[in-house]
Amino acid sequence: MDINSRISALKGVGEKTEKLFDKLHVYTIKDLLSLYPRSYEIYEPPVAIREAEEGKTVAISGVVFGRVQTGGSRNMQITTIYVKDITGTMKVIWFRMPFLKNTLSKGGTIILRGRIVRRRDQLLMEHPEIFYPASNYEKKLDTMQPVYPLTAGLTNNAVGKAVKQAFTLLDPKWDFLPLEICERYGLCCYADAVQKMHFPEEKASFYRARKRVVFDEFLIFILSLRQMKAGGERVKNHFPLQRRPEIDKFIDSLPYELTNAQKKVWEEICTDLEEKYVMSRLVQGDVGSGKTIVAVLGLLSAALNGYQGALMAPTEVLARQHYANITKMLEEYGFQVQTELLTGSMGAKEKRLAYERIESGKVQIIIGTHALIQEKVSYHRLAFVVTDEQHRFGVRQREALAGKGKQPHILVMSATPIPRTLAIILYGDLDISIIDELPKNRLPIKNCVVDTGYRNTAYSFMQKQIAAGRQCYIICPMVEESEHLEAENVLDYARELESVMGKEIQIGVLHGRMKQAEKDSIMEAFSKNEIQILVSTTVVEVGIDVPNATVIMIENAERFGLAQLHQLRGRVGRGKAQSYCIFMSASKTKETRKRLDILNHSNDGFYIAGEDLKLRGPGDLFGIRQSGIMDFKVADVFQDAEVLKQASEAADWILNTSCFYEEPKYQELKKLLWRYMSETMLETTL
Ligand SMILES: Nc1ncnc2c1ncn2[C@@H]1O[C@H](COP(=O)(O)OP(=O)(O)OP(=O)(O)O)[C@@H](O)[C@H]1O
Repeated sequence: MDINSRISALKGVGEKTEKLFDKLHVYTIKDLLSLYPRSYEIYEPPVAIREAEEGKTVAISGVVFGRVQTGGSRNMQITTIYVKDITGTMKVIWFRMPFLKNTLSKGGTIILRGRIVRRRDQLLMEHPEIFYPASNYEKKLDTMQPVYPLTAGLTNNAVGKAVKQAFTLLDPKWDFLPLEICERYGLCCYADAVQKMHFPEEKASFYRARKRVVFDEFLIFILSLRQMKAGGERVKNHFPLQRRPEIDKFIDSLPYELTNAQKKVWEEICTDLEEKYVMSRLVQGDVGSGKTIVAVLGLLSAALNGYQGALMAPTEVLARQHYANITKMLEEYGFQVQTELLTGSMGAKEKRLAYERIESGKVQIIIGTHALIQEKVSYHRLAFVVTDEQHRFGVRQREALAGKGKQPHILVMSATPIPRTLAIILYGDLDISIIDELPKNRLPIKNCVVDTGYRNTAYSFMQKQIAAGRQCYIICPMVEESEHLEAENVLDYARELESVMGKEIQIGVLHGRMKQAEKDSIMEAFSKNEIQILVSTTVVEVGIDVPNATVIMIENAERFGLAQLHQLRGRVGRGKAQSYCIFMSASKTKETRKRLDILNHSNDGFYIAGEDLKLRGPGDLFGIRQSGIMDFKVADVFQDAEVLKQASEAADWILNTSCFYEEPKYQELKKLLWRYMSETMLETTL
């Protein structure tokens, strides 16, 4: 048995557990070793009850005061106690654990560790871990316990045990980075990093381990980008697309004038398309800056030159929106260009017909989701490819779509505000264009941060906006009620809202669990103003464009990341009318206030990303990735910007100062790199 053996080689991992690990994409012992914790439980000394802050997970030490109460319904028994120390009393509840009554009734000091939440304006501790006698807590004090990503049936304990077994197979001397690189960048060795990522002794050792893992992730990614660039050299432009006078006329006919930034970016694209080499370009622009029209011009250019263009959107809702808007726009202008939609939820027959039209070249502009890169699709003459919101797709999918044609031109759209220096490293294979200006007719969105007491005022405000012909979004974090989370849910919310708003106002509901056809009809009705208020989860987060919507109210705003709130807010302020964003939050914690304040005072994505980073600081690095860009497992592009720069420098150093292909010291690194590349490139051959 070694680290390449199947996970079932470990003691205690039978067929059933192996299947559960499969679900987490853990097949070998090596995979298990890189199943890093999602976060860590840090067992800090108990705090005084008076100091226990909302939203934090803390330990408190005290005695049970009064009787242990059990109540609730049969399905949902609730055990309640009050714990007292010299500073105050805290209500504590557990769900479905009536058997706790015995332990809790014994008397003496008890330590409880759990999350402090606010319910009906009262702070309480929910579902804590119990340490009785209190001396049991000492064993855990100041340790960091891993919290693994799990699947139903697999416990945190089971994963931890398996990981500990796997450690015994780890050769402490094996490393794929030569010592000189570790020394140069202050990195610990591989085996140490793996062990401390799973079971850090204290914060400092965790930081060291994490830095190494982040460095590795970036290094391999950057090396693979450089290899792709070097291996492919610059690809010849098989589809030189001429500038067509019809496109200039089309631009002149648009209901608005392109901004200077849009004109500049379009000019850069036109120049690329005529060049000797194929285009690979990233267009970066804040929410609502008008990236779509630039993509449409590119698709049109391919079609008018006798080729095909394809646009791949990250969600079905968005693909359908783009399809409807683009088709309408082209028809209204009178272009003889045929469009096609291709998404996963289409029926087999519908798909087959679409495939035929795509293959025969009857359609020139194809819009869809991942379905565009399915095996069965063959294109007639695919010359231009747009992928929307790059961070939703890895390099792999982008390449897969590109692989469908004879190296078509590629345009990647992104609303993620990455500073240019980092973008150059991360999108090393792409040239970068930036739309750094919003359309002139826009009024800045007016923001406010309010508590739930303001809700009725907000509703009246919405009614006034609707009376003036406008529409509104209300965003809730959840689809339906959950016993563990007190947060607004779309279904109950919409029901209650109906009684407040009256029959005149149509309310629609949108969430990820709905069937595609239902989602489509709701989105269509909203875009036609047949629905005035859309109560939705974050499914509307990216790209949805209904310029007539002028109000967005985000319930439980504290539950969302700043970048996500900024994207959500971007659903309004897309037309001429004044728009408003209401951040609703019952949370009174200082952190929430500070975070929401950043959004309250700025509508600028770059500024928000920067401030967010300052606020978070190193304390937030416990395995939680904030930005989710580009599918790194542990690394976070924003937080780990410095390590990213170091890895980029190291990649240059490795490739330039030595003979990477021949030197034995890079043997292991090369193996890893080829494996990574073959995995990420797998779909290219589809
Ligand atoms: N120059 C312009 N002047 C006025 N309106 C414009 C201009 N360019 C685009 N628009 C309009 O602005 C709205 C937002 O544009 P678009 O959907 O392209 O934004 P985006 O950059 O893709 O944003 P997101 O990242 O949110 O998807 C659309 O309704 C579009 O028609």
